[in-house]
Amino acid sequence: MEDAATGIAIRNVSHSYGPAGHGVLALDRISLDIGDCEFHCLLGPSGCGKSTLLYLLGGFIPVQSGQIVTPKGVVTGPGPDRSIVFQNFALFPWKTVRDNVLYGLKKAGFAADERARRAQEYIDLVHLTGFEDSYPSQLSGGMQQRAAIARTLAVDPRILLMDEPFGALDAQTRRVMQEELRAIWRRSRKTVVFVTHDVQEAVFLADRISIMSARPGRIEHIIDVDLPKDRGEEILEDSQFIQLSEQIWRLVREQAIAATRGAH
Ligand SMILES: Nc1ncnc2c1ncn2[C@@H]1O[C@H](COP(=O)(O)OP(=O)(O)OP(=O)(O)O)[C@@H](O)[C@H]1O
Repeated sequence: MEDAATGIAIRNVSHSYGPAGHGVLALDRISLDIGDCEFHCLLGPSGCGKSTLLYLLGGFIPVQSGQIVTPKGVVTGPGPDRSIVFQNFALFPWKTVRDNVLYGLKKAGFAADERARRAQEYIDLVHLTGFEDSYPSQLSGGMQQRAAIARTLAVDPRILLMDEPFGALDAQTRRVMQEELRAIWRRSRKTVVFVTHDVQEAVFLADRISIMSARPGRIEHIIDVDLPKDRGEEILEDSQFIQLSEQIWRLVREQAIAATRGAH
């Protein structure tokens, strides 16, 4: 097997929780290649192992069988090349926006003068200019998530892992954040793996979408999202967007029905 990949190479990865031999099989021989700078969404029924796969990519839980390879080599644990954004923002409530971003930079080993410059650059990028000295509790949910994204992007990870990052936001804010994320991704050119339950969100954001089966999670379908690279709200009315969303919705629904029937 190779010891470096251009994007992310997931090779025959299985994962069980609980005691060996008696545990719950969460992922079953997942193989998937994600291209460099690709925006890849993972969709699938609840409990199919989307978060597990993301945590394995991040190195937050050890790979039990199979192999995950990135440009930095075989994943054996967390690394500065891979960062994660969670649904619940994960900001320090006692630190200001600036200090939250600076914390990430300090932890990643950036020099002091570089830290201040980068913190401001990424606060500006997510449109939080003017809120540098605000505490998370003084910000709306969307602003908190933008601060969390700034903290994650500032350390310039090559791979950005996102676990339903907009799941806690209201529909309107969520829509704005999707547009902003896609625009930021277009500028910053990173490989993104994004977990969501929301078919429209996946089609709006992704270059490709993996649809997973009910547990134990397998990759059932990989769909190319052949839509313009620059996407704004108008794309929601595009017939190709609507058709693709419906097609994917049907495929996800099949898996969700299989999950409720315990067919796997
Ligand atoms: N720490 C754990 N111990 C035991 N079982 C776990 C643990 N974490 C997850 N599981 C089980 O593994 C399976 C996959 O969980 P995971 O959270 O990865 O799924 P998911 O697709 O992200 O779910 P959801 O869409 O509901 O967030 C689930 O059946 C879950 O109950």
